[in-house]
Amino acid sequence: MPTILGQNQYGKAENRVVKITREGDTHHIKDLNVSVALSGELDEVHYSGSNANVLPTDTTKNTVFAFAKEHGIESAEQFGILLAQHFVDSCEPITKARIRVEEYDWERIETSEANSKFIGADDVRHSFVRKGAETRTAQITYDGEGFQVFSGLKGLTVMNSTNSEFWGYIKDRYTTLREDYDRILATEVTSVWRHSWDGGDKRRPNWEKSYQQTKKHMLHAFAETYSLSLQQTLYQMGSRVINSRAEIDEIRFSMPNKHHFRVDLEPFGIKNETADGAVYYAADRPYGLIEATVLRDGAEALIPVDMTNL
Ligand SMILES: O=c1[nH]c(=O)c2[nH]c(=O)[nH]c2[nH]1
Repeated sequence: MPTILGQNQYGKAENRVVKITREGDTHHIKDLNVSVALSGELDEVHYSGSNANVLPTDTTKNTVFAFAKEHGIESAEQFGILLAQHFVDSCEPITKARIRVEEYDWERIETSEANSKFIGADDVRHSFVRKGAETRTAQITYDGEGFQVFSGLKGLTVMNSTNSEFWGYIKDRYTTLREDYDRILATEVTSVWRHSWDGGDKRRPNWEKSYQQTKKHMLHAFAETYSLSLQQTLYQMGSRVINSRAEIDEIRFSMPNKHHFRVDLEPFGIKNETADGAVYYAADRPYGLIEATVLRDGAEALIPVDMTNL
């Protein structure tokens, strides 16, 4: 044989597993990206195509989701240890397993202005913002006479682990989507808002305070809206900003629906019910893309439809 096989490994990479744990109305998230790489007595599959020693990568993926439900995700390390041990101990030809984990951290959106130690009845306990600052944006134009100031943000990722439904939509011969009465709602907000100040007599806004408050109203409206669609949530976020911030006349959003599909674990005899705290598959594409402008009544729509170059 003129060639020989060198190092080899295989497995399912980037399993996006999200585990919601419910403690009454208080929810907790673990959000991981888990990659499995197995090696062992795998010469034959390369040389002759015999799959006799191959545990399918599809099975390694299912194991990740099933383990998340059965054992929970205590930590990235503990979850990785469980998986690595499982593959090597339960599958004879597999002699080595490498589990790589990326963990995405989420912070609670605190909706109560009061000391968060005293959780009020209307405090939301299922709304999260992904850690890591969003990117703040601004575009200023001046034509010698007046200014136009757009402020904005992108990369603000938020999630509600309940209080979201989607049903009652059009159904045609191509519809397969099942109506959902308790789903995860997650999106990465891109938004641009226009200040009414144009350099004239109006008071110049305090840009820092205006940004912080706008973001706060956006987050609170996201957390507090019981959502029947992402479109409805978007409109609530926009109106909250317009109604709370006198200096802003127009706001536009571009919000991808970051789908989280509840994993079917029935084939493994595991129930994955929402009410018990379920395991979800975070899909990255395709995604629904919901975009709209919210205006103060009587204001002109001046923010471009396509905000990518702002
Ligand atoms: O909030 C949603 N709005 C939609 O328009 C839509 N379409 C879809 O398939 N899922 C969803 N969710």
